[in-house]
Amino acid sequence: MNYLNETIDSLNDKLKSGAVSADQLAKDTIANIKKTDEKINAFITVDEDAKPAEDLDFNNKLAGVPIAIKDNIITNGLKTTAASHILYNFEPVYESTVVAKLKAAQATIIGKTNMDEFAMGSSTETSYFGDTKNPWNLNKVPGGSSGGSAAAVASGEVVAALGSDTGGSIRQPASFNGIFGIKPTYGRVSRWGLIAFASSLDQIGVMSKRVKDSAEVLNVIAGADDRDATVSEKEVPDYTSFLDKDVKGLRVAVPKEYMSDAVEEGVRKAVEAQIELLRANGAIINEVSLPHTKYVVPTYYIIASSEASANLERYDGIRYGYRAEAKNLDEVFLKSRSEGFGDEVKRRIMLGSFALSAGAYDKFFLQAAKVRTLICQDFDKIFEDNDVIVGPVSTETAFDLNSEISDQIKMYNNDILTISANMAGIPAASVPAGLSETTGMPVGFQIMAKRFDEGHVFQVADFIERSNKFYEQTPAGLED
Ligand SMILES: NC(=O)C[C@H](N)C(=O)O
Repeated sequence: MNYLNETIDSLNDKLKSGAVSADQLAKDTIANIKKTDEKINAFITVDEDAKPAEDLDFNNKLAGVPIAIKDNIITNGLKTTAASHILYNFEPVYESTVVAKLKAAQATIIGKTNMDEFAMGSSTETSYFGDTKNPWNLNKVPGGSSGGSAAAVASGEVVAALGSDTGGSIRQPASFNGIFGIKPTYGRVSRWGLIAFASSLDQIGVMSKRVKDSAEVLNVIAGADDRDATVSEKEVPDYTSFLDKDVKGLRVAVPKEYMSDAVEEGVRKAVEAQIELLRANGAIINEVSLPHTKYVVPTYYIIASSEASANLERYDGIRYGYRAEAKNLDEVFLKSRSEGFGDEVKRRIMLGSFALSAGAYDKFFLQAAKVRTLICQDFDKIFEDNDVIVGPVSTETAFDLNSEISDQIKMYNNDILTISANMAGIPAASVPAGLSETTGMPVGFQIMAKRFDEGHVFQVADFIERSNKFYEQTPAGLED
């Protein structure tokens, strides 16, 4: 079964009418993943025994629908590695809240997708389990860190997948693969069972080819959870109620810093075309400024690495995961961590430990925390007179495999347009804007809104999807 021309609604119809059984759907999905993954390596683990829930109730839109999960989200009894050697054999004995909610809605969990190790990266090239390839061009990266989820959706292996986004990890791969991806408001979706990278920034979200599919999955996974005190008790609206609307009178802010010369021409043109589309349909376009944009990359990498250095202390070779051969206890810690973590993870642990150390704390961590407040204030100010902020997701389209991974500064700078939404905790999405005239690869259009205003994000994304119909295009890299 390939999902390129399916939606959750079309699958629900087929299952309801008996045109296909949920058992058969799971089997066909696994067979297709195995075939497609020979080319793209989107999955770390496929659950060969995946079975639909019993007594399916097709009033649940997700009943019997196979869904893929990023491999940093805990799945009870199904290997969860965060794409790291240090967790290469880790089989959790509990369930993450999002997966428990998907199972309660009777979705079939089909497997775990590839990613950058512990979500640290923007190309899925830091995975211990090999690179994922971009279905639009197999010589290009799928982006990251949720590159496996994005490639799985873009190639039609699944209709929807969960990802996580700390500094752009859902939106950037969604943009590189020509699909939709949404990072909800910080506190909208429980992080219980998400393997922590930077706890004040991490958020679980959804990736799918079509906007409505993500709205339907978010309906299921959002909402309060006793196990995560950072999740809001706010009622979860029906996100599909924001679809099929026009954009007349909508106040749309375009930050001038997001349309600078640093943005590749093909990306800028595709993004400008969507802005013109909104204008032509009655939206009010306002040029605005996010003056602290030039500080977001260093601020993010100090905060995220500091939190990571503390969160990753738990991997000690004793309790779970990889344990190196050693002569004494000190050596167990030292060798397990040295051999278990990859270079990028070690780099961030060292950077973060330094930023938190006695002599450096005030100058780095504290300073970064203060700048973060200024970044948040930039957004609050714009949202006083605007409903959404739009612009590109990334300064470029998917780049060649092995072309940027050894240049950390370049890799980090690539995140400049996505990181701020995490620092401000606001919802943000990427919706396809077409193919770049210069590279022929997909371009993503970013939409951000106030905290807990996913509604406006869905409204604009759905409007753009209906207008440019990018979903009619199929990824060229998979043709034989
Ligand atoms: N995790 C993310 O959201 C991706 C970001 N590029 C990082 O490496 O931190």
